[in-house]
Amino acid sequence: MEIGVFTGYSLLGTALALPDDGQITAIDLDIEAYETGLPFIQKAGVEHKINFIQSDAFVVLNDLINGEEKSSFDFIFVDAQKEDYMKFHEKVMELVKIGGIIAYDNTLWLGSVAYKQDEYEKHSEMPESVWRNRDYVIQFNSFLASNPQIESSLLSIGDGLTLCRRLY
Ligand SMILES: C[S@@+](CC[C@H](N)C(=O)[O-])C[C@H]1O[C@@H](n2cnc3c(N)ncnc32)[C@H](O)[C@@H]1O
Repeated sequence: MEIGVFTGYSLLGTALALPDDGQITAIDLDIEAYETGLPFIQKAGVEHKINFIQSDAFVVLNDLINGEEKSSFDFIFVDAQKEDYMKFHEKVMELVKIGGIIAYDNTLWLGSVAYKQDEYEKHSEMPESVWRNRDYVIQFNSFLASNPQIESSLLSIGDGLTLCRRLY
């Protein structure tokens, strides 16, 4: 599953990595962005692996949880609003298999998670919006690191990618 698709750049990467009968549930509110990238997905010959749903992801997640889909996903990539990551975690933990992986993008938040709160002046190149959400990302990272239900690792690639394995 992918939550937050935009034009499908990361979705295309996942679809290419999957075997021919692999399936991805891809959710985004913005169908125009998805349709902009769709010709590239088609050209790569992987459209048949993707079930795109235009919706608020929480609606789809609740439907899947109330249906027959609990503990059925191998891999869930979350790349939507950072302030919603905690709420997403609660939902996706119900949907991923025991032993399955949840990946969260942008967990280094442009490196701002490593700065001290009083260093804002020193890093004035950071947009105010990044600085504003920094505390939230720090709290989320701490929550994951101390959560006994998962084993996790924050990879310092791109803007930071946290991989979590569901243990129980
Ligand atoms: C950073 S972009 C995704 C980028 C994409 N994963 C990639 O790496 O190529 C975030 C996307 O999340 C979508 N989004 C944000 N909140 C959402 C929600 N609650 N439900 C569905 N989509 C959401 C936005 O519409 C936006 O397209």
